[in-house]
Amino acid sequence: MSSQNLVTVTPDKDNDEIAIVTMQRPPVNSLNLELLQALSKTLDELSTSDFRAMVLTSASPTVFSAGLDIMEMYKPDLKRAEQFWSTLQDVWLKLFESNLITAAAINGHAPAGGCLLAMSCEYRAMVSGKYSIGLNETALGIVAPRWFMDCMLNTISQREAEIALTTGKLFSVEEALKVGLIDETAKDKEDAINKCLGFIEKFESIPPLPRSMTKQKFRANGVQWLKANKQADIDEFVHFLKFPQVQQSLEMYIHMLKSKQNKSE
Ligand SMILES: CCCCCC/C=C\CC(=O)SCCNC(=O)CCNC(=O)[C@H](O)C(C)(C)COP(=O)(O)OP(=O)(O)OC[C@H]1O[C@@H](n2cnc3c(N)ncnc32)[C@H](O)[C@@H]1OP(=O)(O)O
Repeated sequence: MSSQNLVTVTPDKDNDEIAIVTMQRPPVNSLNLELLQALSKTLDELSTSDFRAMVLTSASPTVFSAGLDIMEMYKPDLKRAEQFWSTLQDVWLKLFESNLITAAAINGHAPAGGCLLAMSCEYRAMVSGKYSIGLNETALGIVAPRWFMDCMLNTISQREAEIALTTGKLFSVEEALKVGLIDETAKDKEDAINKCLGFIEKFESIPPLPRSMTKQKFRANGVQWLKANKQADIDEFVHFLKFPQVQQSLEMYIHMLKSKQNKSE
């Protein structure tokens, strides 16, 4: 089963009830509208399939996901920006509330929206190395929406989350392990997937319905807020994009990313 070529779904080689879901939008899996639509469609397909668990990972050797595609926010077409944000909301709701057991094999950097995807899963194994993970929005001059914060609060303590978000902190793998942003480190992608499979195994003898209902009750707060405020959240996003200071910050950030590349050439 696949949803376009941006996301592939393959059964685990030893257990066909476990889906390995791979994002593949080179070079860095930045989440543009099309990748989000592919993820949304994949999550719909998985929810009605025989799969009982999924491991989310990336085809890139060094990046899980670079987060939202900044080009979707820089001088945007406002209609597309609305659709983009609404699809991101849907992906988050579908992944965060999924009936499936969800785990992320984080095989590289996972800033901002990449961190959100990983935190939406129930378990995170991250490959050791010079990678980083976190919600760095404030460092870019933008503000993470409330449901990003709720998602982080489901993962680490309120104090750690507040400091991390206000400082735009990107955690090293070791730091992420220490605060509980990730659950395990892994030596490579295969090892990260195996560690996720180990987590999934814990539910072998647990009936799926009470399991998923219990998970959803734990996660209800953030979900209920977004469901009740979906349009207001979209309007706020689009409104925010119109601020000249926001556009200026995004422009500077894009230049920084491009000049970083020129420097290393
Ligand atoms: C206005 C309201 C806001 C509401 C709240 C928004 C909520 C969430 C915001 C986000 O998710 S914003 C995105 C935040 N992401 C980042 O800060 C990560 C930026 N990228 C990086 O730090 C690095 O690319 C990397 C992920 C560490 C990988 O480094 P690497 O050296 O492997 O690759 P690069 O050379 O840097 O990049 C390759 C290529 O990709 C382009 N690119 C990188 N990230 C993005 C991105 N997020 N969106 C769009 N494009 C991205 C980068 O510019 C290079 O492009 P080219 O120069 O090759 O054209």
